[in-house]
Amino acid sequence: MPTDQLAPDIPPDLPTDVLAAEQAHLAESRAALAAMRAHAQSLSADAAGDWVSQQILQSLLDQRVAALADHPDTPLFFGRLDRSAADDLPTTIHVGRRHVHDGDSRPLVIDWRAPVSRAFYQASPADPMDVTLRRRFGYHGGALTAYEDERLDQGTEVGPSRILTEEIERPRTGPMRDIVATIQPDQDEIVRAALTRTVCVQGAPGTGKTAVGLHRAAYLLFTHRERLARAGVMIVGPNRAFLSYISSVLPALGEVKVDQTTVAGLLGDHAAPEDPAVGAVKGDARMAAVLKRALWLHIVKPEEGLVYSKGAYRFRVADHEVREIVASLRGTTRYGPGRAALAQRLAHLVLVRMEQRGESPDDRVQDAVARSRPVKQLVDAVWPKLVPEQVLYRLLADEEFLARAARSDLSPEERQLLLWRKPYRGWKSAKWSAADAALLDELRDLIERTPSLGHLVVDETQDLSEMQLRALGRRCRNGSATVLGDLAQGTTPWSTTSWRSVLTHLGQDGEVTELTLGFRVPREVLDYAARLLPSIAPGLAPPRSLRPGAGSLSIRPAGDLHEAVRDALAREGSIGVIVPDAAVSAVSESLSGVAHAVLDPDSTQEHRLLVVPATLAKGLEYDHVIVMEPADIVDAEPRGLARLYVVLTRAVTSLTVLHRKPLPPQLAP
Ligand SMILES: Nc1ncnc2c1ncn2[C@@H]1O[C@H](COP(=O)(O)OP(=O)(O)OP(=O)(O)O)[C@@H](O)[C@H]1O
Repeated sequence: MPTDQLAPDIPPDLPTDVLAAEQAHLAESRAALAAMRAHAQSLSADAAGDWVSQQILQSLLDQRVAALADHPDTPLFFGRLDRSAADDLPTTIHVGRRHVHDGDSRPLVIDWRAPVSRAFYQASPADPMDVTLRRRFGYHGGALTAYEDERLDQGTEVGPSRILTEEIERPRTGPMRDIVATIQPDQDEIVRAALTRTVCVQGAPGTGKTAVGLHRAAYLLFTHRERLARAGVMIVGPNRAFLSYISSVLPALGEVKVDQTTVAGLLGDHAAPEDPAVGAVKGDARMAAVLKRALWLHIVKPEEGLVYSKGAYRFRVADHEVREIVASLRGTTRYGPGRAALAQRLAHLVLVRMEQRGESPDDRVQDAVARSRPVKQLVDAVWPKLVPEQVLYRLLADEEFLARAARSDLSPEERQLLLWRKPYRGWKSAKWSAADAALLDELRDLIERTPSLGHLVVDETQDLSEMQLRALGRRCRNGSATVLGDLAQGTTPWSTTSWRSVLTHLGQDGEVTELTLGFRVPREVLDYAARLLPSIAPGLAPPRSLRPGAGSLSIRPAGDLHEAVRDALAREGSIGVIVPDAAVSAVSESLSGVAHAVLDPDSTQEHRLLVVPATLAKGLEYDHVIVMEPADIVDAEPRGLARLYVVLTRAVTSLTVLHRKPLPPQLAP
């Protein structure tokens, strides 16, 4: 399509008043979006035949109207490409969060996820991808106030984008925002990876892993709308405070139907306290074989046959025949369907006996026999109905049973660790730990198949146990995954040291890629935190930061919290006072004269000044971070140094470290 048809007010040879022309295009696009919304509102669900169809159609129409909302603070487009490609696509396109077209179906804004928009993120002077000009727009409030051009056809490298720099430098307030306007080429490669590919991203703090995972979900939903609407896409994050922090990114990109949850939300919110050493054994993938044996050990060798009475007749199935059926089903089906199959196979033999006697029973008779009392009794005795809790209870309470199920997979010491010191009275009153939740999920899947989603995005994956990875893996076994994490930020006793092994336990044949450029943490702060790396993840290269941030680090021995808070409040942006978990209430009390909130797992962190327990800081960021007493953060848990690394890398603008105790040697001056 020629340029003048696409945007008559922007001739291809830039007008003198470029800004005014682009502002006019924005106004035209806004009006067109309003018309699209008005049209959607005018559609009626009455056309649908029955009441139920009307309700469904109405809800679809409502969704469509909501998706067409124009948020005045969110720019409708943020970029423009002038193209020289000899294809049938427009030569000038404006790239934005969604498609907008006018009454004649002329595209005014093209979705950032459309294939033609790819060049906006990927084109460079070395490979212009048929783009002659790339323009980035700057906004203030909702108004288009600036633009920046790169002539890609002239083969010269351009300097850093001021608009990108401003976006990265902007103070953080409230929840995480989307990054569609400034996705970087290496991030874009991951975002646009094919649905069939599982991608595993290792990235230092602030390299945009979370942002990339969310944008990949949005991209896949756009590109495979129907398939994924059916199969589903899910985001799994470390805790609810984190989910709340990321919760508005996908809706801002028009994607409202993505489940965002935690591993606990997915597997069951069990949290009985447990010794980490016990949790580590329970999280080990060797438990899978133990659980499988434990379940199948419940099948009892049939000693008796079946007698089915009908009128004056008795139909018999001999004990050896029952044994043969059980043996043939064992190991070839899941436990639950195996029970149903046993009933059907027994009923079938009864039917054969009926036929031998000259009857001609049909399928309905077979079903009735399968449901009859003698068949049910036999099946219950031989192949008992079980729930996961029953099996796990027996395993953790019964030493002899555990030994039979574990065989040589677990050492005697490991078996001792697994057994409850004080067993519960029964499986219904048992209190389960977080590690048990993954074991119960494994058993559930051995009994009935877990349905698979179309795509799973897993954040902070380095913290998951092998058994938790297996649980997530079965939820994407017919789909793919985006696996995000940082080996240096592993804080659980079972944190992984290898992405290959993560992919193996997830059951995905994926590729590992790395993001290396940090967008959050100022260089000075990142270099300081990276002094911990040789101790916590020796194989990893030190991270690099895009942000110089001179003067961003302040280490204050015997420094005063009130003074640090006062300094931070005098500046723009959010403030996180990150403290050892045990000190949260004391610190909050000592700040009683200053308006603040304490971050808890369920909070929406709306307050500008937050006291943050160290164990909840993962994945979050604040403009100004004040870290209190690093030595206590390190001492509080086995992987305390990694926790400290996480905590020190939450700052966007400034990091102040207050300490009375000596700093860990790696951080000593
Ligand atoms: N291309 C980009 N343009 C602008 N901002 C970006 C870009 N990539 C990332 N950011 C910003 O950098 C910050 C860090 O991103 P994000 O939280 O996704 O990093 P992460 O790798 O998940 O960090 P961590 O491992 O510490 O949790 C966020 O504020 C995000 O919006």
